[in-house]
Amino acid sequence: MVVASVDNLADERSKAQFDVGAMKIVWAGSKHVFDVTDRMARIVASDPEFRKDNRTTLGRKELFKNTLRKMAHVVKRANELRLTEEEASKLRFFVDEPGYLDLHWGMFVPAIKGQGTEEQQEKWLPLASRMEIIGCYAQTELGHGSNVQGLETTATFDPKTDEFIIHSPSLTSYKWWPGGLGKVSTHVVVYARLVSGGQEHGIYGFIVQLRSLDDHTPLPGIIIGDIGTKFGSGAYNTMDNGFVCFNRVRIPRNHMLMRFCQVTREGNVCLSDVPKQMVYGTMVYVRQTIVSDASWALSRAVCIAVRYSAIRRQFGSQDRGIETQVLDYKTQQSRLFPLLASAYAFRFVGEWLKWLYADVTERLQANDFSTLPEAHACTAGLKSLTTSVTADAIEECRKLCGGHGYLCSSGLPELFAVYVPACTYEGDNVVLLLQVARFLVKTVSRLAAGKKPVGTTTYMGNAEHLMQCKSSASSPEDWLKPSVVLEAFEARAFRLAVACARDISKFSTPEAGFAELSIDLVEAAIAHCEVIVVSRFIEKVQQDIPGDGVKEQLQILCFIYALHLIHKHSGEFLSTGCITPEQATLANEQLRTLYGQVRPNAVSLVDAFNYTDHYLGSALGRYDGNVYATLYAQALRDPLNDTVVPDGYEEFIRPVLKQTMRLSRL
Ligand SMILES: CCCCCCCC/C=C\C/C=C/C(=O)SCCNC(=O)CCNC(=O)[C@H](O)C(C)(C)COP(=O)(O)OP(=O)(O)OC[C@H]1O[C@@H](n2cnc3c(N)ncnc32)[C@H](O)[C@@H]1OP(=O)(O)O
Ligand SMILES: Cc1cc2nc3c(=O)[nH]c(=O)nc-3n(C[C@H](O)[C@H](O)[C@H](O)COP(=O)(O)OP(=O)(O)OC[C@H]3O[C@@H](n4cnc5c(N)ncnc54)[C@H](O)[C@@H]3O)c2cc1C
Repeated sequence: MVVASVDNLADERSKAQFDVGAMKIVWAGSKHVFDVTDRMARIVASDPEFRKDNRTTLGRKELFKNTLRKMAHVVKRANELRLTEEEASKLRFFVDEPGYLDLHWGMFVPAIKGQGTEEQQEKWLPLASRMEIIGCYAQTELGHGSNVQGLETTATFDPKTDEFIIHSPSLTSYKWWPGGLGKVSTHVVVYARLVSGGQEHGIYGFIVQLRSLDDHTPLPGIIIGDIGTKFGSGAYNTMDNGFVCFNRVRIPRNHMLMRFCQVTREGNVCLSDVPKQMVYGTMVYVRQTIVSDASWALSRAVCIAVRYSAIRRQFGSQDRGIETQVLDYKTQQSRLFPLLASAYAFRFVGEWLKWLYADVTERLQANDFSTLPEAHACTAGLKSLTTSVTADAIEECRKLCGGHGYLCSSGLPELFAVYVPACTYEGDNVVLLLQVARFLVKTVSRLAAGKKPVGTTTYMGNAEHLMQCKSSASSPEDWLKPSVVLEAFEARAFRLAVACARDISKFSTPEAGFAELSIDLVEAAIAHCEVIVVSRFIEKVQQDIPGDGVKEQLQILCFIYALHLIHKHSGEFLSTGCITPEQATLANEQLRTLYGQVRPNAVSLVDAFNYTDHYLGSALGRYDGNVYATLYAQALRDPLNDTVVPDGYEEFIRPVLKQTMRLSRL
C-alpha cells in the first residue's frame, strides 16, 4: 500500500510537461529570492527547535511558552548566522508560528519608519533593530476597530510638563486585540486623539513604554493582559493579543510620532502640508504584505489537496482492481484547479502590488501625493479579495481531502484557523471594499467631468466602448484570446460601477445613496479588483518567461483563473449584457478543456512552490506521498493513545458498564 502511494507521485511527476526548476524561479520571483527562500526553509526544517507537529495538542500556557522559546531561537539563529533583514524575515516566515516578532518587525518598526521624524527614527530604530525593546501596534479598541476616527483613547498635551497624558476614558476605549501586547511587548505605538489647548486635532501615533526593562512588570498607570483564547487549536493562540488601559500615563512630548504633525513646546499643533490620511500609512504597507501572504497560504492548502488527490483513490475499478485517483474526477478538478490558478494569480498580483507600493512611497517622499488614493484603493481591495478567497479556499481544500482533511494531521484545520482572521485584521474585508467603491464612484463622476482616469482605472477611459461592447466570442477557443477575456471583465466592472454611481445620484444625499446601495457597491468593488488580478496575470504571461513549457502552463492557469470567475459571476456578466448565455456556455466548455490540460501537470505545478514537508505540516501533502503510514504514525502519537486503557476508565466508564450490566440482569 505504501509503495503504491509513493509510485503515484513519482508517476505524476514523470508526466510534467514543463521545467519544474524554472517554474520554481518564476514562483519565487527571481533566482536570488529562490536561493534565499530555499536556504531559510531548509534551515528551519532541519532544526528540531522549530518542530511544530505537537502544537494542536498543547494547552494555551504551554503553547505560548513554546512560542516564546521559538522566537528566542529565531533571534539567536539570526544573530549567529549573521542573517540579512531579507533572510531573517524568511526565517521567521518558515517558522510558521504567529508571535510577537511579526508585530515588532511587521508593524511597530514600519510605524516608526513611516510616521517618525528623522530624529525619532535615529533614536528608536536602532533600539528596535537590536531588540533592546520589543514593540507592537495598538490601534483597535474594545468599542472601535473599523472606525479609526471613532477611537476614544486621548493624548492630551500638558504644556506645564512638556508631556502627553495618555488616557483611556472608558472601558470601550481599552486597546483590545494588538498582537504581542498581552504579555511580551515593552513598547507600543498607540493611536489616540490628540488634544492640545482644549481642542481635538485627530488621531496620531504615540510611543509608550508599557513594561519595565528590568523585570517586565507593567509601568505605573498601565493595566495590561491577554484578551483570551481564540478560534481553533494551536493556530493564532500562539500570539498574545492583548488589552491595555492607560490611566493618565505621562510620556515626553517627543514620543508623539511627528512626521506629519508637530506639537510645539507651547502646545501649538502644526500640520505638515500632506494629506491627513498619511497617518494611515502603516495599514497601507501591511495590507500590501498581506496580499503576498495570501498566495503563500493558498498555495500551501492547494499543494496539500493536489498531492493528496493524486494519492487518494475511490471507485472506478472492475473486480477490485486499481481504483480511480480522485484527481481524475472532473468535479474534483473543477473545485481544485481554479484554486491552483488563483494561487499563481495572487502571487503575481502580490509582486505587482509590491512594485506599486514602492512607487507610491518614492512619490510621497518627493511630496507627490497624486497616487495615494489609488494605492489605498488597490491595497484595500486586493487585501480584501485575496484574503476572502484564500480563507474560503483553505476550507474547500479541507473538503477536497474528504474525512482525512478534518484531522489536524492534515494541516488544514490549523491553517484555516490561523488564516481566517486575515479577513478581519488590517481592516474588515467589507469595510475595505466599501473604500474601493467610494474610489470607483468618484472616478466615474470625474469621468463625467472630463477627467482622464489613470493607473488601474485607466480602462474606464474607454467608457463609450465599455458601455456598449458585446463580446465577440463565438467558439471555446475565442475565450483564450486575452483581448476577449479582458474586455468582458472591464465591461462588467465598468457597467457595475456606472450603475452604482447613477443610482446613488437618485437619493437625497450621496451618503444616503451610498449606504442604501452598499451591497451593489461591494460587488462593483470586487469586479474592479478582479480586473486588476486578471490583467496583471495576462500581462505576466505575455512576458518572456524562460524554461521549457513554463509559459504554456502559466497561460493555461491564467485562463482557468479568468474563465472560472466568468462562471462564478455569470449572473453579473449576463445581467450587464457583457456576454450572452451562449458565450457563457462556450467559456465553460473551454474551462473543461483547460482542466484536462492541467491534470498531468498538477502535482508538478504544486512542487514548483518548493515547500518543505516541515512548512506544509501535513500528512496528506507530504512530498513522497506516503500518506497512510504517516496518518497512522501520527494517530499513534496522539496523547489519547499514550495509554491503551484511557484515563478516566475507573471513574467514568467502569461505573457505567456496571450499571448497564445490573440493568440488563433485571
Ligand atoms: C512584513 C511582515 C508583515 C507582518 C504583518 C503581520 C500581520 C499580523 C497580523 C495581524 C496584525 C493586525 C493588525 C491590525 O489589524 S492593526 C488595525 C487595523 N485597522 C484597520 O485596518 C482599520 C480599518 N479602518 C480604516 O482604515 C479607516 O477607518 C477607514 C478607511 C475605513 C475609514 O477611514 P476615515 O478616516 O473614517 O475615512 P473616510 O472613509 O471618510 O475616508 C476619508 C478619505 O481618506 C481616504 N483614506 C482612507 N484610508 C486611507 C489610507 N489608508 N490611505 C490613503 N487614503 C485613505 C479615503 O479614501 C477618503 O478619501 P476621499 O474619498 O478622497 O475623501
Ligand atoms: C487576529 C487578529 C489580530 C489583530 N491584531 C491587531 C493589532 O495588532 N493591532 C490592532 O490595533 N488591531 C488588531 N486587530 C484588530 C482588527 O484590526 C479589527 O478587529 C478590525 O479592524 C475590524 O474591526 P472591528 O473588530 O471593529 O470590526 P467591526 O467594524 O465591529 O465589524 C463587525 C461587522 O460590522 C461590519 N461593518 C463595520 N462597519 C461597517 C460599515 N461602515 N459598513 C458596512 N459594514 C460594516 C463589518 O463588515 C463586520 O461584519 C486584530 C484582529 C484580529 C482578529
